[in-house]
Amino acid sequence: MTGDGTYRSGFATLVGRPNVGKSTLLNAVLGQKVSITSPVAQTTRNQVRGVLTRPGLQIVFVDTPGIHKPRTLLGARLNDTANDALAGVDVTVLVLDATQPLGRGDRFVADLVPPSALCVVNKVDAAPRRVVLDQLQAAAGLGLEEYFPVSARTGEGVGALLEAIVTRVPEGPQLYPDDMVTDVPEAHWVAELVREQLLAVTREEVPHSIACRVTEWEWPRVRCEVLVERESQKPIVIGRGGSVLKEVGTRVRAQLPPGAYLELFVKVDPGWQSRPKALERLGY
Ligand SMILES: Nc1nc2c(ncn2[C@@H]2O[C@H](COP(=O)(O)OP(=O)(O)OP(=O)(O)O)[C@@H](O)[C@H]2O)c(=O)[nH]1
Repeated sequence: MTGDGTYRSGFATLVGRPNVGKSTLLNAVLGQKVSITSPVAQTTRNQVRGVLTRPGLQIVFVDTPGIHKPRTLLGARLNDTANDALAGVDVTVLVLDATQPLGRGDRFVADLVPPSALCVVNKVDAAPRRVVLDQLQAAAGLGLEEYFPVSARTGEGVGALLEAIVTRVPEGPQLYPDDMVTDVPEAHWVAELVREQLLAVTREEVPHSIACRVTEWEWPRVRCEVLVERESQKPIVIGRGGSVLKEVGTRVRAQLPPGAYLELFVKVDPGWQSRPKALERLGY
């Protein structure tokens, strides 16, 4: 709980043209390294990229497809997609690159973000101070709410940015368990694979209400939990002598890069279904 006893939670997103350093910045904000190991099927509208949990506060960082790739769609349709992707996001952070002049790609993305967005001028370690100042000044012309010179690489300015994000998170319930550390889109992909194979191996015996989540990702070791609602569902998921889990593990590993070590655990968690309610508005 925060000082006044309320819990706060919300969604934040980093947007910007390719290569400005969004992934690096997200790693810096979350304070942990993301290992990119395999391509991800973007199946959800807003992909969770990371969850930051602090006492009394949770920020879910989501990716917003449709915002970063100006070249594939045109006009109103793109704006619809982008607006859709940003709906329900509490904090939008526009990321610019200090080493590149503000260009068409940046303006394109800037036009899509709400005026309440925060603006980051990233890579300040790689640009002379004068250039950084020019860039901040050019960025000020975008009419956004606050501006932050940041180096995602060295960590400079990341704390100030994070605090600004934190103050914008509204009151809300905890959305993920404390131990959900995943900040890897791949983790969601793996969890989805596990769920898919569980349904395949048990041949629909398992109710679709089952959930899978990756709780540890230290590549090549991945720990994935299978959440069931009732104790009676556990044996179905585990199988005789662990046969179901074993088969699921084999099938999932076959789809992962070589060397993956997958640990599967089954847990009874009657409450899990009520928690993601707040996620529904983001299309899960
Ligand atoms: N010098 C410096 N380089 C940075 C910084 N942040 C990111 N980079 C570099 O910029 C390049 C792009 O970084 P990413 O984090 O992959 O950028 P991105 O915006 O996520 O890129 P896309 O995934 O293509 O949209 C990488 O080579 C990073 O190492 C920074 O603060 N300083």
